[in-house]
This record gives sequence, C-alpha cells and structure tokens, in this order.
Amino acid sequence: MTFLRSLLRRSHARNSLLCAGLDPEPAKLPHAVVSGSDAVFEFCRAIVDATADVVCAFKPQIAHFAALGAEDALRRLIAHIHTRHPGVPVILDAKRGDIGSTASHYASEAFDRYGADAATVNPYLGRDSVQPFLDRADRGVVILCRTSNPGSGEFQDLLVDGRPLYQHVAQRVAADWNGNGNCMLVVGATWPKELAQVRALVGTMPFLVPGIGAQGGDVEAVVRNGATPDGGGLVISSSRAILYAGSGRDFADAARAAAIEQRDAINRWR
Ligand SMILES: O=C(O)c1cc(=O)[nH]c(=O)n1[C@@H]1O[C@H](COP(=O)(O)O)[C@@H](O)[C@H]1O
Repeated sequence: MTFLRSLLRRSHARNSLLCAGLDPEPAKLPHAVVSGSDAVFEFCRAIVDATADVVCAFKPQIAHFAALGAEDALRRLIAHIHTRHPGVPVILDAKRGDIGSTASHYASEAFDRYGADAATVNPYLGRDSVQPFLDRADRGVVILCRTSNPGSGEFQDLLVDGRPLYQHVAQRVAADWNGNGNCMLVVGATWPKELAQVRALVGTMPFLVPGIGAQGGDVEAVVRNGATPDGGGLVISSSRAILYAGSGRDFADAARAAAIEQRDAINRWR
C-alpha cells in the first residue's frame, strides 16, 4: 500500500489527524526511568507504544538521533513501529535537498536504510534534487512550503512575479511534481493565513502541519484554514508537547494523555 493510502486509512480508523514527533533530547529524558547506552531508543519506544492508537503517523526527526550517534536507535525504532504497530506510517523528518546524484543517496538512506514511509525534503534546489524521492511512488515526499519558524518569511515570502515564493512552491508541486500522487506540503501551524492560501491553491493535497504545542500554533485556526471539505487533508504534528508532557516514572502515560488531548482538540473543529 502507498504511503498516502496507509496514512488516510490510519487517520480514518483512529479518527485522528495527530502525528507524534519523535525528537529525543538527552537533557529532557526521564533519567530515573530510562538510562544507559540505549536510553534514547527505550524512551522513544515507550512513547510510541503509549500513543500509537491515538495518532495517524509518527515523525522521527533525524538530527535528534544523528547528533547523538544514535542512528541505529532510529533504525530500530522505525522497525519497531512497523512490527508492533503495523499500519502507522513513519515520516522521517530529514529535510534533504542536494544535487540529484547525491539526493539519490539521501532517498536510499531514508527509505532503504531507515525504512521510512515518507521523508521531508527541501525544494530549494529544484525538481531534479527531489526527483529520486518522487520516483519512489509507494513512499511519501513531504515538501517544505511555508515553514513554521519565525524567520520563514525571509525567503519564502519574497515576491516572484507578484506572488510569494511559497505559493510558487505549492503550485509547482501540485501541478508538476505530483505525477505519482505521492506529495504532501509542509505548512506551519503558526501561519494560518498562509495555510488558507496554500489550501486554495492545491485542492485536496495533504499537508504536514508542525507548530502546535511548543511553538504555539492555534489548533482551531489550523483546522478552519487548512482542512479539506471532508475535515481531513491534515497531519498535525507535535513533538515536545507530547514527549516531555511528564518527566517522572509516568512519562509515557503523560505523553498519552497529552496526545489524546491534542487529538480531541483537533477533532473539535473538524
Ligand atoms: O518538517 C518538519 O517537520 C518541520 C517543519 C516546520 O516548518 N517546522 C517544524 O517545526 N518542523 C519540525 O517539527 C518538529 C516540531 O517540534 P515541536 O515544536 O516540539 O512540536 C521539529 O522536529 C521540527 O524540526
């Protein structure tokens, strides 16, 4: 089954648009419970097992593992999700972008080494840099469009032929890059007006929407401005607000409670 089909199926089955981001930070781990050389894996596995039935996807962030030399923990974590929670797709947040010959190695890293179902990519280098990802028709390609960070407008809002650059990205992806029907766009929860503008440009293409929780994005505005007419089309991602909801022995229960709260807050506006 393709990534987008399994995402849709999972989202319907669990009535959830929530994605749990997996961004382990050593200083924030509950050391009384998880410690030792495999603490990152054990922490993330506990979060995954506590939230899998609440979410439509997981999104591990590669730098949070690579900076710690924990690439093998990432590989095992994705394998664990696939084995223990089949049907929950994994989006590897890697934000890759390079010339085509190198990009093919990045695609292989994401999809073959780590076994991810989808990966985030940066469109700045143009279509040939994303092509090795687009060619993997069964996998998802999640393309940065209007990112959640405060400085996102510095380049993404620059007017080109009278329209902001991020709108060109949205239109180009929808019209030209999505031949295999495997594209999504990243639009930050912190920019509801832009979310509505991108939705108006691309029809029902699904969006990955990070920026609720720790970054303060407004859930109601996200759903009102970003959802498709059937109340879907969104994968709303939250990392720190779920991962670090608790810091004691009950950290996994606290993460589950936070995820349920966020899922329900999203569903209230659908
Ligand atoms: O591609 C992403 O996932 C992403 C895009 C974006 O525009 N903003 C954004 O915050 N992210 C990622 O989403 C996660 C947000 O984490 P929290 O702010 O803790 O929920 C981080 O891993 C970011 O790298």
